[in-house]
Amino acid sequence: MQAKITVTETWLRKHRHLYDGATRHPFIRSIRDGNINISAFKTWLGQDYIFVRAFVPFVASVLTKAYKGSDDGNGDVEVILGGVAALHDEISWFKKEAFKWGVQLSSIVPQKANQEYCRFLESLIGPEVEYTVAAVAFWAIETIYQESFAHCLEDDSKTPPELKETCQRWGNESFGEYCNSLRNIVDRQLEKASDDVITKAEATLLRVLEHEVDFWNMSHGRT
Ligand SMILES: Cc1ncc(CN)c(N)n1
Repeated sequence: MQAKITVTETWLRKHRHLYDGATRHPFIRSIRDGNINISAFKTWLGQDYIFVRAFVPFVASVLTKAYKGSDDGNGDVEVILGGVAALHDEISWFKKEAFKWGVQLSSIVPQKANQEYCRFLESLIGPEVEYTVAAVAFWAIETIYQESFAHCLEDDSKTPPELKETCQRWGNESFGEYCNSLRNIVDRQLEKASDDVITKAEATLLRVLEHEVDFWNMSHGRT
């Protein structure tokens, strides 16, 4: 018997070009090929620290929506809570890494692409945004980083040794499993969602992909 094609699978096939644009961006390719410009890396580091701080209240809002809106017994709350805990570690890691690279986090000003992305996250926090829609954004945001950085760890990659730890942070297998759990949550929600919510959720996925590309462009000095 053939496995049923999930909604996320349909979307990833339909939007493959945009998805690959986000997960195989020239910034990521430059890490993988070993010719990353270190000042671009430092820009990314400082800007991403600001992004992650704004990501925390968004993820907390997804957690609240999961508590209120998902069926009992599926474990959504535990999976998302794991994400919140990982963000705590992530913030400490950014501080440590910034110190290592001589990046002054207190003086970083968010660039336009980052401001717009953070504003987009804020727009998804309110109770009028359905759990399914917010969960799709959450899944996509985490998965794009997972796939991007895992690409830099493949056997034939020439990632500089000093950037391996960064790539491991998101490219490791257990982060991959966590992203799969988020995807299962999303597909379960989408199975029972109305057409209206499915349409909104797909549009949200596209917005995330665009923001991620803009974020890499910004880091790469293309804005
Ligand atoms: C821009 C961006 N996108 C995703 C992630 C993964 N949490 C991140 N840290 N920054």
